[in-house]
Amino acid sequence: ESYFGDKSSCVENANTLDLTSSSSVRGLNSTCIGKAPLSSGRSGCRSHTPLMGYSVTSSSAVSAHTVASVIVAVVEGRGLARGEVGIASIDLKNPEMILSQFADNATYAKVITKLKILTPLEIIMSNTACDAGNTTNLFSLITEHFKNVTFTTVQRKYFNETKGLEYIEQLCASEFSTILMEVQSKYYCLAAAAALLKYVEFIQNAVYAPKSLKVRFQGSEKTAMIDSSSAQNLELVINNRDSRNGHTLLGVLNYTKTPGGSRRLRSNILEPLVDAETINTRLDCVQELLQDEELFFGLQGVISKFLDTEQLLSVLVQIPKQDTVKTAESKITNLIYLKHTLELVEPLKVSGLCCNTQLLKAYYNSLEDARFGIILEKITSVINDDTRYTKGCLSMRTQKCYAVKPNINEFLDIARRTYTEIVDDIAGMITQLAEKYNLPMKTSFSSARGFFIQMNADCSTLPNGQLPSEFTKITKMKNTYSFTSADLIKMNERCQESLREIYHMTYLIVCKLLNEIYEHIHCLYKLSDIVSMLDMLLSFAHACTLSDYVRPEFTDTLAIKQGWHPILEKIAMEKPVSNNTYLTEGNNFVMITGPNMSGKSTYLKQIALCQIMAQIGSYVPAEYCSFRIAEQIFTRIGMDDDIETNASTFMKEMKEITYIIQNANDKSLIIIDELGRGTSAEEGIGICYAACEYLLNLKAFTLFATHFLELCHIDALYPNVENYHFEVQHVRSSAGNKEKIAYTYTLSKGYTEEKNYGLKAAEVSSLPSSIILDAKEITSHIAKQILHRQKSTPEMMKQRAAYQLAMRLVQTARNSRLDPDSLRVYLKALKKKYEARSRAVGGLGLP
Ligand SMILES: Nc1ncnc2c1ncn2[C@@H]1O[C@H](COP(=O)(O)OP(=O)(O)OP(=O)(O)O)[C@@H](O)[C@H]1O
Repeated sequence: ESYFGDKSSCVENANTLDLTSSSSVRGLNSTCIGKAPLSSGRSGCRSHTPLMGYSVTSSSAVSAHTVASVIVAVVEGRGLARGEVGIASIDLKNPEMILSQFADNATYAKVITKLKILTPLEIIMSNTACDAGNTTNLFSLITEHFKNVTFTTVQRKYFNETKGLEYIEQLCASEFSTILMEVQSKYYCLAAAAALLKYVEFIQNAVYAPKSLKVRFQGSEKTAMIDSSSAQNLELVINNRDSRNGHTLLGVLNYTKTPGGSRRLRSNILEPLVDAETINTRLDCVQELLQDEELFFGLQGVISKFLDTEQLLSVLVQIPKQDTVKTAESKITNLIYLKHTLELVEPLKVSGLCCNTQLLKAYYNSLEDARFGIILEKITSVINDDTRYTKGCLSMRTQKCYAVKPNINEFLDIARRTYTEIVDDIAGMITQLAEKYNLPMKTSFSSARGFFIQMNADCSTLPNGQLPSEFTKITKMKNTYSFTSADLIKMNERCQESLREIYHMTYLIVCKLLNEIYEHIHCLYKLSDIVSMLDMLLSFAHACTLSDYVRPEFTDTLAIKQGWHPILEKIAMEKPVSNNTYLTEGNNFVMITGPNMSGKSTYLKQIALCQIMAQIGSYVPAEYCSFRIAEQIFTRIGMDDDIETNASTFMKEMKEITYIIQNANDKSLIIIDELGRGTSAEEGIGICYAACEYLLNLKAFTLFATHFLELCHIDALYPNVENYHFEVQHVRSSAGNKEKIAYTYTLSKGYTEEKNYGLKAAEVSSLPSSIILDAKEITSHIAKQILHRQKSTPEMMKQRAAYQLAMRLVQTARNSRLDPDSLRVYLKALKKKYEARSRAVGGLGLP
């Protein structure tokens, strides 16, 4: 039985579907269409519509108006990736699979919203989401929100990302195949896709034909989309050279104190906001934190005491099916964590009391929720006031042992007395042993060994250089001996025995208490949300205090005055050379040239990073900055061949640019660095030119760095192009015979005048001088040939001038807010100017 009509049956009877077992194959054929498969009369059971277009004939989940036929697979990351959710959905009546993946918070608002939009007929999740009665938060929330939707669990092994990628490769129609690039490192949506397709295959008893499926990726709503290769190019959360070092945007901004805060920061960096109002409320808050030191340190002090609230929540709502000592112990620990967390609510309120900004005020009001007090009161009626979370396993063990107040259960009190006596006996025994052998023995404890003896001593001080024979399990680290004795092992066992009794009795009391608390527990979702958000905002403020960041503004213009690369600053430990950026609707394409190593890539990445920082509510490394909200951020940055996907440099470039062209819109920020590298120069220029012309027709802000200087002339045809270049200086070496390039990393208007800078860069490298000499000769020969071929005819130049004028006039007229008379004067002046220019190239009569 694998179909569950409602949440309760789902949790209690979760029986995982094995998609391979022949006994459970219930694929529909013409005879069973219309019957609810294995229905046991519960609500929510329904029949599937097979691919071939049969209609749904019975379903209580389906309203009369909208016939639901969407199957959705949902999977969540585990461990550090908790909160990262992958969704794959497919409409049985439409061969289109939609994938999404995003990070969500404890309320899983995005997942719920997304599922609501999808209106599923059935939701598939992994059996581990409700294993042995331990339901995950996500599972509980989904079942709660979608009571009429059928739930099915399938074995976790079907949520296999490698299979998911294979499926998409096989099934996705070629015109949508750029999806592969977008999702290839989005493991959770791939895993969901694998389970979904396998499941659909199973219930439909049919497979999709190869290359027949439309596959789309959809980010979560209200956030800017950054595809996975852009996130990688920009080193947002992972450094490309060493995944463990913190030279990433996350590393620059992460001064969070809680795991929830750090997760939130990570998810925000990957999915920045697009709503200027929300961003500004965050910025107001960061500003207040920066201006009010007391508020900053007060809040930071309290926030840093919080544990992983989301984790706490998820274990609290799990009801273990079996009562073992381990489950008992962990429930008691969690209750202590809960008490610790709730006790921080009041200090959090007090430290934020003097706040002025809207967001902090709203948080303060949320903390006024009476439920926090109710839960704490209930807890303190049973749990000792001084029971608290402490570091160190022995002290935490003591806290758990004495958590419940005395006189609640007299057997518990007796067991605890016994425990105390044993612990005292152990200490006494070790003191006696120390006196007997005249050695500096101390009582120690570890969760693995229990109580044992530790001693700092040089082996020369020991009789015969050895420990007495009654000691066993001896280990030595430098001068520290750890050992035990047969008596001590026995006492440890007795200690454990009495502890088990204590935990068991405490557990029963704790369970009763938790049952009374459950109805109020949802206020903790709010608390975990507040804590993680405050932690992130404090982290932004902290980052600002370490460098001179500035508050961004949001307008129609991308204007950065003296901005710099935040990660480079962290790596170099000094401020990099800063530069300006200016893009507007009428000037939305910047072409950047400059010799190798002059700073082009760094500059391009810096702009994208600043944009992301601004859109998550952080201050930005600049003197002044204004951004136009970007709905998508695309980057194509030259990197080495992708060995993993076996793609050549050229094919990878082509896929990336296709992806940008297919998905960019007027609100995109597009960063392209060295397109067309992977083929011959002529073809490279051709491809770049065509791609530029396409992008020039969008209102997207594009920054395009290239070594093809021929492309710079595109500004003659498109008035919205502006050329910039990185300046370098030529300095003579002290010997005076060799010229060297000195990089200024300074951006200036116009295109670079530098010639053959590749050769100059090669000279600095260790390439043998004979090869460089040859290369110089060949280059000059080819250059002469090209010049000869490329010389523009007067006719071509005339045409270009005319076209240029026409474009400028149209653009001016379109953008102008001048009154008609002034406009006429302006256009006349413009015409005169261009006629003069066109005469200079041979004279051309203009209309
Ligand atoms: N603004 C800056 N301030 C200080 N150092 C910089 C700056 N920009 C770049 N650099 C340094 O110069 C190095 C080369 O920069 P970058 O890779 O951006 O050059 P490039 O012009 O893209 O080179 P290529 O054309 O060869 O790809 C960087 O690794 C960095 O160390």
